[in-house]
Order: sequence, then C-alpha cells, then structure tokens
Amino acid sequence: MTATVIDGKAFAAKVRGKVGEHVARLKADHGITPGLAVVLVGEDPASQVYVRSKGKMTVEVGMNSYEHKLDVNTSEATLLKVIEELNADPDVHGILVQLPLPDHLDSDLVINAIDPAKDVDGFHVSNVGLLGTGQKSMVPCTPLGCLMMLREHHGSISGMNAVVIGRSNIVGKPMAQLLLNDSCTVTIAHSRTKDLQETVKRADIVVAAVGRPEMVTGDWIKEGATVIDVGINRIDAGLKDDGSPKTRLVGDVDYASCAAVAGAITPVPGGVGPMTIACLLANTVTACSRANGLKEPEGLTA
Ligand SMILES: Nc1nc(=O)c2c([nH]1)NC[C@@H]1CN(c3ccc(C(=O)N[C@@H](CCC(=O)O)C(=O)O)cc3)C=[N+]21
Repeated sequence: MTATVIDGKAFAAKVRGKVGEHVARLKADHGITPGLAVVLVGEDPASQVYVRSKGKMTVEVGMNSYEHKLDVNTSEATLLKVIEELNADPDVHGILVQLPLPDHLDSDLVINAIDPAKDVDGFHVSNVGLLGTGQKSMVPCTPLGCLMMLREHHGSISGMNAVVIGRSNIVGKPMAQLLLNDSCTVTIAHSRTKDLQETVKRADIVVAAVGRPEMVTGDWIKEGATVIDVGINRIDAGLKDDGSPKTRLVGDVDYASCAAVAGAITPVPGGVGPMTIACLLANTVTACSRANGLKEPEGLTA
C-alpha cells in the first residue's frame, strides 16, 4: 500500500480562507477587526521566523497583528505588565506568548496571567480544564490542526484506536483529550512506555509528537493506519557546494518507510506546521466572535 498524502499546506490555505471570510463579515456587518498580539522574549532565530510568519498570515486574512518584542533579559514583572495591558485592550482578541521563554521566566505563571478568553494557544489552566471536561474552550492549535486533518480524511474517527506518542502539555495531552472527545480509544505512549512498538502497531491513528527525528519506522505501523507527524526537527544534511553546513527538516516519523504501509500520512514540512498557524488564526476569530457576543464560525474549532 502507498499512503495517501494528507496535504496540510493546502488544507491550511482552505482554513485560512474560511477565517478570512469570517473576518470580512465581522468588519462589514459589525465594524470589528479581530486582533492578534504575539509576544516574543529574546532573539531565538527559529522563534523569530515563526513570529514573522504568524504576523504575515494574520494580516493576510484581514486581522490586525500586534508584535511585542522584548529583550531577552526582560523581568517577569515587565512581561506580566505587558500581558495585563493586552488583556485590557479591547482591540486585542488573541494573545500568544511565544514559547519557550528564557529560563528566568516561569512560563506557567506567565501563561496563566493571560485572560483565558484571549488565550488563543489554549494553554491557560482554565482552558485545559474546560477541554478536559468537554466544555467550550480555546483549543491548542497544533492538536486542533491534527484533529481537523483526521476529521477531513476519515469523516468520523469514532471508535478508532488512537495512539499518541508524547505527553507534553502543548501537544500530547490535549491531542489525547480531543481524540477522546471524538470517541476514539486513546493510548498516550511516551519514553517510558514498555513495548512501544507493539503499542503503536495496534493503532488505527498514530500521532507522533516526541521530538525525536524519524523515530517511528514503517515496521511499527499497522497496514492502512493514519500517521500524523507533529515533529519538526532540523537535522544535519551534509555540506552545501560552498562547504557550509546544510540542514534538512524531518518529522518524528520516518516518512518513506511509514508511507509504504500507512493508509494516510502527513509530510514534514507541509503537514501539521501550516495547520498550526491556520488554527491560531481560527482561534483568534473565534475569540473575537465570542468577545462580542456574536455567532462563532462553524468548523473552525473542536
Ligand atoms: N506559544 C506558542 N505557540 C505555538 O504555536 C508555538 C510556540 N509557542 N513556539 C514554537 C512552536 C513551533 N510552531 C510552529 C508553527 C508552524 C510551523 C510551520 O509552519 N512549519 C512549516 C515549515 C517551516 C520551516 O521550514 O521551518 C511546515 O511544517 O511546513 C512550525 C512550527 C508553533 N509554536
């Protein structure tokens, strides 16, 4: 079997199109422009690239983008003050604090200072609790993007065996909650799981979110299973013609061997990554609609 490639890049463009339509309606009918504020502390090059890309796409769908770039040595008090101001600003409907934060800042404390209604990352404890109890919440962008692709590919995923590899608060745990809410039988596997390979082999749906380049190989995968690769790993790829080092982006899944047995698979790049950003925009327009007591867009949240 050769797997169907789930084109996250194309699907993300469709999601952004829907977001754009809803933004246009909010403007035309209510004179409201959704706004997303991104806070970046420090100058981590990868983070800068992501923040730039988020800002560009925010503007492309017709929303306002506010960027707050703070010095790497910013104190917790200063950062909390910025968040307080964004919480109080009626033009800001979504707030994202780029992670990871520098070591001297307590990310739990900082995240929990964000107004839960503006927490478009879905990381605030209130949103975590709401999601865990199946109530309306802000849903973390990466797991939401994975869920959207699974629903699009399968229609219903009810009753399927899902194995999530990775137990992070950002991906693994919320992903498991979403799959459970959609009536999957869910296993969360991680670095201490015994017989990881056998566990994965039973899965109809595998979500790999461990941060280990190409760890999941084709011999782990059940024939016809759907494989969602959340990993974004930049690995060595020899030297360029001019002798400088070259890198390559790979997932947590060994694509070639898994694509040979899976029924469907997401590529890296062009899979989960673009969906993450599309879902961030979707969450922002959802937050803006809720803040104004308006009907929220359909099909853009869990
Ligand atoms: N508060 C917070 N929320 C986040 O959502 C968040 C964060 N912090 N910190 C960093 C990670 C990383 N992240 C990505 C988003 C898109 C791509 C993406 O679009 N990747 C492209 C490739 C990009 C490339 O070539 O490097 C792709 O997979 O096709 C990747 C990674 C969001 N993050």
